[in-house]
Amino acid sequence: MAQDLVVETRSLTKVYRDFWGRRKKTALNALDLKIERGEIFGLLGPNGSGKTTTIKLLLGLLFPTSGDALVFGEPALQVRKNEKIGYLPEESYLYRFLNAEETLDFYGRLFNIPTDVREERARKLIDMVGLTNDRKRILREYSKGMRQRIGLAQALINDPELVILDEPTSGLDPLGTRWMKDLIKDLRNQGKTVLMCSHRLDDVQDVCDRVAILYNGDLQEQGGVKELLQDEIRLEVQARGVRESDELKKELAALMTKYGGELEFVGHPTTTLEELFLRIVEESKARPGRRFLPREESAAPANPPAKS
Ligand SMILES: Nc1ncnc2c1ncn2[C@@H]1O[C@H](COP(=O)(O)OP(=O)(O)OP(=O)(O)O)[C@@H](O)[C@H]1O
Repeated sequence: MAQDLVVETRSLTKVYRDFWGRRKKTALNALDLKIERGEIFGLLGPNGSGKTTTIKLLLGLLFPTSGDALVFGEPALQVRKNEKIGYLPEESYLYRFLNAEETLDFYGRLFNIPTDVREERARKLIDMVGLTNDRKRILREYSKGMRQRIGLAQALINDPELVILDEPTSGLDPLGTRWMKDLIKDLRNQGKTVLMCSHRLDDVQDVCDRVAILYNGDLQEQGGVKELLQDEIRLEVQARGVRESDELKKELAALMTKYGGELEFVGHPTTTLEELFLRIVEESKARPGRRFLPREESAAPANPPAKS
């Protein structure tokens, strides 16, 4: 296994058997996966396509039917390697009667982290996930978004090299989602490797360097997000300070024809709903009492007339 590969699977196959040991379901079929150190890798696929099975095999929680799963170059069944892994499962499994500090202390003890390091790390993580003011509240009182935040802190208590996140943005509002995505990118900047599963494809597109798409246990596609999404047929040109006009369109059309192409579209690019939402929230914070007034829509025309 090459030095920079954190995860490698070779023909990894899992067949679930029924109570009598009869073959029941091929959840994963000869999966070949390579995840490099320092990348954010997205594992995608519809319900039942084999994502959780893959994660469980990597964590050594399941025996493969055939094939190999290596993590840090060691067989996934070696429990010792899990000390370098942080895991945020999709469903919350945290003790509901512990508060945030007690939760991190509990998991820190499981990793045998010395008391002073444990306390310092817990304090920093609680601060990082924005729960400092709620650190003494028991988790039963936490909202879904808050549970997701403390779950992430728990996944990072052992300062892992590989972080596995199952649906990390589930239950988070757009602000929380942006925060989580920035944090995932931050983990990569710290040199950590992230493997995430998500059904929220826009989130995956925003943060992942590479993705693999599973369908019914078979790997359908694997590659860099930019490369996979790039439209090779079309060329995009963006300009600022120019007004849209028939004359401009005519000249652009002639130019494209000259170079053997065809002009398809001249217009204004749109931003994302996430960007709009975050901007409105920021503006609302800065201007308490701000309200939408119907006339605001027409007060700021998309194409303000040029000054003469
Ligand atoms: N313990 C089990 N026994 C039998 N079949 C199982 C078992 N666990 C999972 N399966 C089956 O294996 C297939 C893959 O399941 P898996 O949980 O890996 O999918 P997934 O991609 O994680 O789905 P989701 O997006 O719903 O979480 C499914 O058909 C599922 O029903």
